Amino acid sequence: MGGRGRGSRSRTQRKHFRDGRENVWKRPKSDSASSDPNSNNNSENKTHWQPFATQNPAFDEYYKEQGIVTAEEWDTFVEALRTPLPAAFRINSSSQFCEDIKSQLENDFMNSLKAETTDGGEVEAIRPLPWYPDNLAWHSNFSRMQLRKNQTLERFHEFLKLENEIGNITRQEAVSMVPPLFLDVRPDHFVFDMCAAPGSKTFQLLEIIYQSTKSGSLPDGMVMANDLDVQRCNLLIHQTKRMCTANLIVTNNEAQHFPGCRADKNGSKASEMEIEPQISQLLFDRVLCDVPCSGDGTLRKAPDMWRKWNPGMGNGLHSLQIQIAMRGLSLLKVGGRMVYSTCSMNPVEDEAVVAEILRKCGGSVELVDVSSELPQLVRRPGVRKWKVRDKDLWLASHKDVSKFQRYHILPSMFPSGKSYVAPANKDLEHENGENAISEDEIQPTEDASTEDLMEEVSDLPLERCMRIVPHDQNSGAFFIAVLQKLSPLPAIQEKPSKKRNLFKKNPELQGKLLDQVTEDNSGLEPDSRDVAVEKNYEAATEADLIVDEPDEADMEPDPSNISNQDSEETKALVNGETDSGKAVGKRKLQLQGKWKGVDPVLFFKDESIINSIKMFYGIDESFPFDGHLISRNSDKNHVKRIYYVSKSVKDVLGLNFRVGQQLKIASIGLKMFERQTSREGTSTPCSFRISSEGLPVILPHITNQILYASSVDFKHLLQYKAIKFADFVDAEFGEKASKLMMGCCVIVMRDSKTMSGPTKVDASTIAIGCWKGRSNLNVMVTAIDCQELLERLSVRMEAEKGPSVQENKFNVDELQLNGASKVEESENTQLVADA
Ligand SMILES: C[S@@+](CC[C@H](N)C(=O)[O-])C[C@H]1O[C@@H](n2cnc3c(N)ncnc32)[C@H](O)[C@@H]1O
Repeated sequence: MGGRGRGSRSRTQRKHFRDGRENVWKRPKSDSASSDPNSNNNSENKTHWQPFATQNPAFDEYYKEQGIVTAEEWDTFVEALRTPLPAAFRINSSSQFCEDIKSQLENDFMNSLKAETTDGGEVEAIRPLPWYPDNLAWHSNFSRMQLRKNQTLERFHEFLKLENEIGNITRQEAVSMVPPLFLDVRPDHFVFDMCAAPGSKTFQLLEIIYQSTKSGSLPDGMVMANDLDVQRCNLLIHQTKRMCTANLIVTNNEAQHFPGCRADKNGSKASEMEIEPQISQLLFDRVLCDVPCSGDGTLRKAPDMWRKWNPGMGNGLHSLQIQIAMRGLSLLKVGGRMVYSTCSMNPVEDEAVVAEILRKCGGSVELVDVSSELPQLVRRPGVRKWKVRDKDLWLASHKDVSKFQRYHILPSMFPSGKSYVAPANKDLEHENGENAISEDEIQPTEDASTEDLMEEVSDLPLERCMRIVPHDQNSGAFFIAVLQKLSPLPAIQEKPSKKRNLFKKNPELQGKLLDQVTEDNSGLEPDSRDVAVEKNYEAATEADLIVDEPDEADMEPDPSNISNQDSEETKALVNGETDSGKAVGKRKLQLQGKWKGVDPVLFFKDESIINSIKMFYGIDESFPFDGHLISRNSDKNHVKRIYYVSKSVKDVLGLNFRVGQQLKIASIGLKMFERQTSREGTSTPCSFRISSEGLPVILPHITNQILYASSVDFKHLLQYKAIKFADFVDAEFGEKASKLMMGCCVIVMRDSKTMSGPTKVDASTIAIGCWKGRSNLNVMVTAIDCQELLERLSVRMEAEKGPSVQENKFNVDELQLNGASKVEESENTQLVADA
């Protein structure tokens, strides 16, 4: 099994993936130097930008044969692939500025960018994507390069950058927005995003979960976003932080081995948990299976791929893609939907994978016909016939595969999925000579010969799959299949000889697998035969995979890969995980080592701190704290951040404790409170301030330390960051501010609705966290957030154009007259910097 271990394969995949995503329409320096054998002047080469060669004969030969586009449209197809991809972006529907941004695009940028339209036969410079609901997604007629280089586009580019950073928009390839739309997600759904980094689809899923949720309340559903790659997981955390959500868990597990998390009814409660878990098994209503792939659908964005592309890339990922998809289906509730997607056009990674999972699931999973959904999205039906290429050979059927190719060219890669194992080759399959041909393997009547190339056609309804090609709507390429689980999955065919063979060499592994199977069955409902079958299936799947990948050493994470977030807490805790109960002791012992170096996830229960927070901010009892607060540090004297989780996330976490912390949690919940570290901070009655991310959630429940400022004073605060009490335009506000308790406070902007005193906080409420010092108020919001708020407020005022605008309009002179500009260096510079 050397070289096929878990670690080596994962590392190769990661490298391949990273390589595959490198940027873009610029040739690397080393490349340009080496491409010119006559050149001995490196510096000269560095100054000359050269576009990538956008052709690859192997690519042409492969795709001409696959028939995903007709011979007549071939030239248009490749021409589109050679043209840089226009930028697209999505407005965050749960942002409080969603409508403002939409209107800015429609009324300002659509007009001001008109003169810039020439490329790709497009009429408008920017336009909403017709198939995306509510004009929330936009196509721009400019590539990323044009946006960066073109002076006249500077304002638009700055707008995109700022709003993207804040989280009001997400820059995302148009076709990549499609899979979540076909998932039919509702706000109460538990959604699993199996391969989620860098997280643009996770963000989209969260937006959908939040749709129609009232401000100040949290949706009932949640998203579990997972990725194997630690660095990419950090990107995912960074991306989704912009969403400020308490309904997200980010995990760092292998998707194909993702834990089933079934609570054992008889097991004692984990010591960490006095909280009874509300769910006993982790199953999802929706699964997004956006698997690692060769990525040739992104050629327009990553033209370096022209040079790298070869058919082996897709062949090499096929097996993993099936394993991940099967795991996704086993974690899907009966009645639930899973979307399988790739950004590859290759049928071996697309239709062949879908066909194989349909065969494995034997009627328990249906490929859904979604042709009536999103009718304005131009797509093509999936193909039912294709060929497999191995190096220089075309293979139409597994019959054509020589015995030397059988390790990497699998029956499932072909349209029929049939295996033809000639008796002479059996010993190749199983060294010990045991007969291990599974039931679906068919003995050929005669040996396959090259003249015998019979074109195979799948008998499955693969035309229900969708392929988006670049020249249909000036986009990238994508493949999408929608699957519905109709009943529990059938038991998988085991491969006893293979396992027995391995067990002979490794008896410990056999013990482990048996433990695994026993454990997987121990939580079964005694009267549920179907569920038992499903669990056998799942256990077998895991077992198969372990047999395939026994490299246990690689299960230890590399300490250098520890997430940056909370790293100081991590270091203190590497050896201090809390125990979660004897009932799961054995498994726990095995698993503990796995998550070494990852911050523990603990329910935060320090009553004295919780009470001080409640008292200081006057948080009413309607806001649930119990079981919703999390820390990543078991030493309660050193907890720096307290995170808030929704009820759904709390339930999953409760279950995870009960099953011995099988989930490797990289990030969870919303940062709600942060410990004050400055000198002044430690002298306040409450040592925790409210973080900007957490403020919108807790805002409706705060009754102390909250003041309403006029829009003029509010904007002055954003502009100057610190204002003396005496310098506020509204002297009464300054007086009230001076009477607040020292420490964190919340300033809400009064608008026409809140002019006459506090009213109910709603989605339109604008508020910021401040620090009440000895003589002034200091803003505790990052510079970029201040900039964004000022920008939004001024755009709003421009749009309103009423008499009140003049009255409220931000006026620096007025501020200077009032002396605010002379505010001395903040007493709490450190606090502001912390924020
Ligand atoms: C196509 S990308 C996902 C893109 C993502 N869904 C998005 O929209 O931003 C595939 C991801 O799978 C991850 N990956 C590769 N092998 C994996 C595995 N065995 N388990 C989980 N994730 C894996 C890669 O790190 C990569 O981030």
